[in-house]
Amino acid sequence: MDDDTPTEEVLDELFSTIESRKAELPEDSYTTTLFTHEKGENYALEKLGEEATETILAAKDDDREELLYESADLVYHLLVVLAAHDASLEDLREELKSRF
Ligand SMILES: N=c1c2ncn([C@@H]3O[C@H](COP(=O)(O)OP(=O)(O)OP(=O)(O)O)[C@@H](O)[C@H]3O)c2ncn1[C@@H]1O[C@H](COP(=O)(O)O)[C@@H](O)[C@H]1O
Repeated sequence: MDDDTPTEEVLDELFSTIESRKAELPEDSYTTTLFTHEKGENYALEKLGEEATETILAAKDDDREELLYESADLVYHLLVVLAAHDASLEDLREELKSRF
């Protein structure tokens, strides 16, 4: 990911990186470990659940800094799970838009 990426493009850039990791499975990539773990998809799903719990605890503690940190972890792991199921960020946007 490029440091110069405008903040409004960060989610697209992140999702594009995740899709590239899924296609190429480079070594030394945390994302690759989520796609290839010996526990299968359960590993990524467990991480998603852990990050959700940590996000909830940060909100309960009214710890804004921790809430933002854990929310970023949560969104990243959610995007990995969406990519694993061939769902795109655009699919998510369309689902959200359909609720307007
Ligand atoms: N956004 C993320 C991202 N968010 C979280 N993580 C990883 O998710 C893991 C979270 O696990 P844990 O919660 O156990 O770790 P923790 O947050 O240190 O500890 P806690 O206090 O939360 O328990 C850590 O290893 C983080 O590094 C991420 N790993 C990668 N990315 C992005 O994905 C890109 C590709 O990364 P690689 O696949 O590693 O090249 C990177 O450039 C980043 O942009």
